[in-house]
Amino acid sequence: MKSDIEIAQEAVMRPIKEVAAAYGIGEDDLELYGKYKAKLTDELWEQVKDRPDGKLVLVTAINPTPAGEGKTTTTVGLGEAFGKMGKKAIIALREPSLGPCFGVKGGAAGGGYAQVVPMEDLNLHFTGDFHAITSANNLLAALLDNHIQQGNALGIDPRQIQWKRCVDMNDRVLRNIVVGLGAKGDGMVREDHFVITVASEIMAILCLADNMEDLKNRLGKIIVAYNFAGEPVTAEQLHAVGSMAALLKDALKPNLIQTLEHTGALVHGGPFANIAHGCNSVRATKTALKLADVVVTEAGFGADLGAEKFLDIKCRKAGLKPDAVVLVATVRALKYNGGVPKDQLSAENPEALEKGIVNLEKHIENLQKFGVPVVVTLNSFISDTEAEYAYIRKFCEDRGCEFALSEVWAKGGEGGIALAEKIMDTLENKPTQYHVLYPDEMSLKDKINTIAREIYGADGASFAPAAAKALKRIEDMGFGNLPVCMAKTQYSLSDDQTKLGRPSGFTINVRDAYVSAGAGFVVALTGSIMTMPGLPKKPAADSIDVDGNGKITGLF
Ligand SMILES: Nc1ncnc2c1ncn2[C@@H]1O[C@H](COP(=O)(O)OP(=O)(O)O)[C@@H](O)[C@H]1O
Ligand SMILES: O=COP(=O)(O)O
Ligand SMILES: [Mg+2]
Repeated sequence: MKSDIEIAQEAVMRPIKEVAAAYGIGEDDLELYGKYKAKLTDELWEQVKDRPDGKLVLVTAINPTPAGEGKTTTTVGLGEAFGKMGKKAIIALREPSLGPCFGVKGGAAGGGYAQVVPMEDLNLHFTGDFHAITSANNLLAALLDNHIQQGNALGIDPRQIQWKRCVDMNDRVLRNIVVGLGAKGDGMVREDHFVITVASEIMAILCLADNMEDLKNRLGKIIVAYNFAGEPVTAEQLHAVGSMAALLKDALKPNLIQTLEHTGALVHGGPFANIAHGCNSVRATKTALKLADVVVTEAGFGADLGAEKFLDIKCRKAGLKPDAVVLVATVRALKYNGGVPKDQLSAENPEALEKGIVNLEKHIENLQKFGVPVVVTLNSFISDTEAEYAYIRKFCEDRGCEFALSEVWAKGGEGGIALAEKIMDTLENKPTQYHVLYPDEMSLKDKINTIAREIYGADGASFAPAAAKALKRIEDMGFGNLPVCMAKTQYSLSDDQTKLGRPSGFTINVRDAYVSAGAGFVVALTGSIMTMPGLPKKPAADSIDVDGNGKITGLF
């Protein structure tokens, strides 16, 4: 089998104008970024906003191995399968971060014959949105420190600064730094921190904002620090809104590219689901729903993270109503959850499969709590065996859960027909009863406890003194009605990445919390989760190169 990048580079893409035309998007509604990428104009939304919505299908997964289990691949393959079936389908994805691309996980354009192209562009600079987000984030940081340097009229307490700098790279040495060293004119010395761009509140705001007016309103609400009286200081008070919005003017527009089989793909925003809310933008999703009969979108990592945040944050805040959820499982991840080391996952191991399948069981139960019909798919790997398929299929069918095998990685759309047919049947015969997991008016601690107990299977949550104090201040400021965005490891249902399968008898330990007032959610930091990842011993960067003709190699 060729590598992902070899398949992608051999692809014969259609001019993006032709791909757009298939959805009724005229050239005047495209802002071209070369021949194969384009942004959608604001005017397009005005033209389509009153149309009826298509069906919305979310793709999620069980708790993954470090490589990921194929949500993006399945999303792309489903878009291609629906295309082959003559359905008007479009997919909505997040944009990859440079962090994992040069780190452990690699790119996020899907894989095999279920990829979006041009994959090198998508995995690297794409249309510049992440650079714009990074610049807006760091402009706010610069304005904050400059305000302190210029006399600190707002009385900002340098010990209570919440805003962090960001960079789209895995760079552990930036987690905790000291700024302002040098002479008096070099600024006030203080502890500072970097997060990875996908964890920036600017990213979340871009993904949740409806339009420029909403974006600016949200940017203004960002709490950057507290003053000596303990009162919040906002980006509005630093007069930062206009300049940040100017930097984000183009980033706010969704990007259109295509799959290997020319299905339209809206790619916009890219928050991770372990340290952020893990969903692509509301703008892209809502636009897709106006352009197609079926929209397939994805949310990051396992259903305990991306799907829970898609259902409890994105859909709640944007008024979206998902019609079905596809739960991706893989033999390798089930064995990983059954205790098999990641370098032995190709070997058949029925005992580990039987031990690890409880993770799939828990995610099926969890998704059913949101009232959305669930279809389980097994993302087929070359190393899988018929016996393993049969066992997993029977496990699902014994629980009355729809199941279909997916071979989109190896076969593209053709490999997704069985799954697509199962989804169409579900869409036609099982109306969604979507509802959120907890009401707005529930207290923040009770929201966290509800997620811990219902989704993670914990006995409950414990709150470190800093977390309890922060949550009380957040409620006293009037943000108690916001949903909660849990920052937690993606490998375990618990906050301990070594507890795989379906752990029980554990507590979720909330070590701190802060309000993303612009994004409109409260972040609860659990266990040892970090918002600035590090590079592994052998980073993917070691194998990436470009030749004299500009041909890139080593991306995967
Ligand atoms: N069926 C498969 N066989 C082999 N590799 C696969 C398969 N499905 C996905 N992959 C690879 O696994 C990695 C993760 O896939 P991806 O779709 O990005 O997962 P996720 O979105 O869940 O993180 C990618 O490198 C992809 O090419
Ligand atoms: O936030 C993580 O996204 P993936 O699971 O698609 O890598
Ligand atoms: Mg993905």
